Amino acid sequence: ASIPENYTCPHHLYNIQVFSQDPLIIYIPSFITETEAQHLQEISLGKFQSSQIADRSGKEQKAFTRTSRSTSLATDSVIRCIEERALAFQGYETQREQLEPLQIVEYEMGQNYRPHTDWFTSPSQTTAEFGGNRISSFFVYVGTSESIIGGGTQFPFLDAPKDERWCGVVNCDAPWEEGVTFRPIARNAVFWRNMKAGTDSKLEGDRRTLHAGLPVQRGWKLGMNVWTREGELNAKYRSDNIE
Ligand SMILES: O=C(O)CCC(=O)C(=O)O
Ligand SMILES: [Fe+2]
Repeated sequence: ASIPENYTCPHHLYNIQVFSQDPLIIYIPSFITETEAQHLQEISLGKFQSSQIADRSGKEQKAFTRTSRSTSLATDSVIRCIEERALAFQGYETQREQLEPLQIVEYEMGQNYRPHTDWFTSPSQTTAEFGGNRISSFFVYVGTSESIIGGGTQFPFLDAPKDERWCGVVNCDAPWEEGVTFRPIARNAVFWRNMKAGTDSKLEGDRRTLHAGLPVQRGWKLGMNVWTREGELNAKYRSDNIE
């Protein structure tokens, strides 16, 4: 058959893109709207505490490896909408009980989060109460100062993309040994799977998902973590039970 007259190749409406197949990493432009970003900023204002991380015993400690400040969000209709979006993205099998409360992270000048994985190695952090380990992460750039320098999210074990069309969202000036650094672009998000099938197809943490929040060298950055557990979290750890 001949080509239809006046045919032009349409651009599909979806705008997400696979960045890496294995580990699975998907880039999501405009994951949240301007209105949502504003709301997130407003409700987290004045609530920040020095970010805690869990030590080997599972005890929360003020971390020197994480100088940013963070807060977990109670649910409201906007938060609920973002939670539903994050669930729907992962296919409809993921239940809302698997979601941790959304966590807003604030970086001021000089602050950073050293290389880490979002999945835990300590069994005390992955008990049934917590729904096991974190199967996936979204890191959402909620907002930045206008002329931010630094503050990218670096994945040192990933290969730099070969196609330069990624250079809009990835820092292509970084040396290749440094892996991949996503730029902090407001409202965009990076999604990745933290766990892969290991021996006898049991899920295990994927070391290649190691990443860091690079120091903000100028300006500020507000980010958001959306973490999904393997199973349901005990009600007391969910967003409907936060003050
Ligand atoms: O700030 C970033 O770019 C990444 C933050 C992060 O990885 C986290 O909070 O777990
Ligand atoms: Fe992280």
